[in-house]
Amino acid sequence: MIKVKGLQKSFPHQGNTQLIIDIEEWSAQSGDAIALLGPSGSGKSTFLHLLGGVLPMDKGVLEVGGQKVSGMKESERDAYRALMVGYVFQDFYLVPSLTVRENVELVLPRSMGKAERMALLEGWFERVGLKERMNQLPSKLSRGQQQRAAIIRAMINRPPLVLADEPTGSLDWETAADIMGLLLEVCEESRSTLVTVTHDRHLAELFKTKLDFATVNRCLGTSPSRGEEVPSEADRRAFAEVGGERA
Ligand SMILES: Nc1ncnc2c1ncn2[C@@H]1O[C@H](COP(=O)(O)OP(=O)(O)OP(=O)(O)O)[C@@H](O)[C@H]1O
Repeated sequence: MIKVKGLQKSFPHQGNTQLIIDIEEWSAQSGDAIALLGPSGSGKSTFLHLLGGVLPMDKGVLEVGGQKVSGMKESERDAYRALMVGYVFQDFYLVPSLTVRENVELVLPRSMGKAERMALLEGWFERVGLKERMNQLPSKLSRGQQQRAAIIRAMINRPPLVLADEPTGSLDWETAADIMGLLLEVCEESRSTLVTVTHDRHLAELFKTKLDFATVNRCLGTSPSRGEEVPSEADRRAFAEVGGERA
């Protein structure tokens, strides 16, 4: 499903270029559920953005689902992301002026008929226990409920690849375990490959595969963290296609 070879990514840093990602070889199979662990600033989010086609790589080969993402132009990467990738973020990126149902509707194909669309939406919202709340604005929902809506948005088109960056980072433990369980369940059902960045080793235990980024990225710990510089430009671009804003 995912094949990485000789992947490198650098960023400008204090007048120089700093190598952040340097991966000789790595792969994942369809349906794998991978918890990506590693120190702050080690490039985990950058790696997700490369997998998702949000950022271009400098060198190397990346193939996802038989598509060669390396070498794609920006517009091709946008099309790849819309078709192949579901994204879940710590801060949800729900559009605050739209109801949670409307937020999810943004990613459905325009060609889908109204009745089919409503049945699909109602089915998903019912499944996550939010059917009664689907016509409310994100601000009226708890953070756990907002993340459930964001998971529907990521999963409703059953993408082959799901990328989650600290999806439970802002939730209490019980809600976090619940949300992670939901994400794992829907990915397993869709046979989607799930790559989730998490700092929480207890939550990582829920995953079949725990990947210490230090074992794949050869330039770990060489860079200072970006600190409060979030959401990054790459995060914003990941949701550009759904008019993304922070809720
Ligand atoms: N857009 C950017 N411009 C310049 N440098 C960047 C940019 N994005 C990331 N970096 C650099 O890459 C390093 C890795 O950042 P990244 O966010 O990928 O790490 P991380 O492992 O996800 O960290 P954390 O766990 O704290 O979220 C940062 O320390 C920063 O120096």
